[in-house]
Amino acid sequence: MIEVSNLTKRFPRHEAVRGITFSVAKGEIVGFLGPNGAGKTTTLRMLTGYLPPTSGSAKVANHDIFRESIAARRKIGYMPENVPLYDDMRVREYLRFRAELKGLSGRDARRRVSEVIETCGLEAVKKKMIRVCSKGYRQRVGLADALVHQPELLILDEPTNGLDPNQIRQIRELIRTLADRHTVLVSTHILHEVEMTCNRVIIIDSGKIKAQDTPKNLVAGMRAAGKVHLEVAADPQIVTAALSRLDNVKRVTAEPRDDRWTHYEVLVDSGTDARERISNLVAQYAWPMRSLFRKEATLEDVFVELTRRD
Ligand SMILES: Nc1ncnc2c1ncn2[C@@H]1O[C@H](COP(=O)(O)OP(=O)(O)OP(=O)(O)O)[C@@H](O)[C@H]1O
Repeated sequence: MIEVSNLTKRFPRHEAVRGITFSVAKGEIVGFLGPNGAGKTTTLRMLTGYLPPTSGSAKVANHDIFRESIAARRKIGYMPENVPLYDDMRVREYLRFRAELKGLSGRDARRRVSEVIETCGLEAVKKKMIRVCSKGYRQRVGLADALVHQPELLILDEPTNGLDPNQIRQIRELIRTLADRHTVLVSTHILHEVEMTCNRVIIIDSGKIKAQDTPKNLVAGMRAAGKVHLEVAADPQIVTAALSRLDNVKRVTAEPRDDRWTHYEVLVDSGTDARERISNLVAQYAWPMRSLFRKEATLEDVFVELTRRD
């Protein structure tokens, strides 16, 4: 559905996207992740034909997005980062206007507008002025707009940006239901969401692709995968030194807790479980301990590992 090859965008003073190559198959939901300024929006704007690339190529549904721009754009529903809406139009009127701009007319336009109003849960606000709609509803209007011409591919740039947790959940559910019938490329900062909705993840940083795989494989392939957490009441310096000497322990971080307790985060090599050795160590010194558990690495750990600057 999407084929990107060696795509580059150079602005006068900055190379925002540096020769990226990736593809998205029909029916996939792919999360496009990266820190602020990584080049996500620039890439999505090139894919949707709003920004010409400096070099490289991109195809959507086998149409070159630059040479056959109109044919390619017909296949795409794009929801930009800050959905530009006409505040002085009513929701239904706006969607009707957008449908007509996208080539629908008469009965077809009316039918599709009614359908997307239903799909996106806009029934309650369809006659309201966009100006008075909450941020959550405005995002849904943006999504309804992206869907109105029944595109095969949905490209969503931070669709949950600025929403409260309830609204985030609602939009997430909506995207999940859309995925039954569409291929989706979605950029977001909310990694937990990606783990729940996406089959595959592309991580971009400083304009380059750092990783692309399923969330599960990315987490499994992390160098330092596991973390063990424990709370012990003893001299933190002694405890830290003793923990650090154990096999497979990469790093120990201590943080004071209430009263005499200290919380330790122990980073261990991937595929190892240090809990038994830690518990033996604690028993050997007879340190009081009130918790010991292992936390599996998450996509957030992978993201931080691949994109941190320190
Ligand atoms: N029109 C432009 N002219 C010059 N530089 C630009 C332009 N658009 C983007 N940039 C720069 O390109 C880099 C990538 O920006 P982009 O908006 O693609 O990042 P992003 O990954 O979408 O970030 P965010 O998560 O903050 O939205 C940034 O350093 C940005 O300042």
